[in-house]
Amino acid sequence: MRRTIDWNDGAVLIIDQCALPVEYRTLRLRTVGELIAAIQRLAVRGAPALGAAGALGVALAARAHGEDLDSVRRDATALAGARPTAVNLSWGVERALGKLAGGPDAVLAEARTILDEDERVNRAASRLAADEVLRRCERRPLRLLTHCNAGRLATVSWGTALGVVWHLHEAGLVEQVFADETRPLLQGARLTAWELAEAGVPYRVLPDSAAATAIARGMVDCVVVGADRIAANSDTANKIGTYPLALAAAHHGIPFFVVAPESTVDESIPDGAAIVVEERDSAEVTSFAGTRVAPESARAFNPAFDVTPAALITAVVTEKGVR
Ligand SMILES: CSC[C@H]1O[C@H](OP(=O)(O)O)[C@H](O)[C@@H]1O
Repeated sequence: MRRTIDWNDGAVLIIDQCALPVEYRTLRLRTVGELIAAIQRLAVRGAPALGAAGALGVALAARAHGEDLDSVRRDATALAGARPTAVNLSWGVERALGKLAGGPDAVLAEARTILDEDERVNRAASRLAADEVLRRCERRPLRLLTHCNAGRLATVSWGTALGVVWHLHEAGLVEQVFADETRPLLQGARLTAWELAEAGVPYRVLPDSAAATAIARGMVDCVVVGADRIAANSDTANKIGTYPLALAAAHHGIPFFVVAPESTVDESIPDGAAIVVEERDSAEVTSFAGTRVAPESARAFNPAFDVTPAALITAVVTEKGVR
């Protein structure tokens, strides 16, 4: 299955990202409830993939409720609220809801359009970002560092930050990718590493806390990350741990790039202060692979994202170009 998420015979089909890298399996989600649960446990995740999930979820609701539009809208509201930070989820829901008057087929057609658009948009944004990396980094081949997973698994297909790697790797311009493991859910160690291995790109996984040292030792030419919500002034919400990366990159004078589709830009908010950051359960921090690693009494501070000020970002690149 090349697409991370798709529509198949009346159901939403996803790659189960909770099972990777140990097992590659797909899940068929037949109801909005099943889809919301999959979103909340990150079986499907990543801003562009969530945009598609939101639209496909409205298609499920429209087929289930028919002319009972209040029930469709109730399901749509629950979908949009499944995870608050990535603007794409509500963006996908709203795009699909906009076709509700045309009936279930019109809603599904809009969701399918989002699926078809995504790869083209990601290829374009990551191509422009790769050109910007080449313009700003002298060394060849390049050593890139990334955080979390912004590859094909975070999108319908291709990827955003990792899309830059694919373009550069195809041209023989990647020496190595450093993939932050990205605690606590390890999207980097589990998903980015899986994608890099699948693509045959040389890579090393590192603890998030080692990234600044890799940068300080001159091991990294640039940092490239994805995004979940970009404010009008280009302050950017992304996986927790992105902000300290940007601080280290700025301190050591290496470029820091954010790559995202325009659908991740939220022009309705002036700056990052307005971005709602999802707080997740303490157990994600106090346990590891189902084993407790902290005392029973331990509580955790577990924000799923942080906000990087635009001043620390060398360039935010979308399919429209450098913001
Ligand atoms: C290309 S968007 C990827 C973006 O989403 C991830 O968050 P999560 O794994 O919680 O969905 C992370 O912030 C990535 O940069």
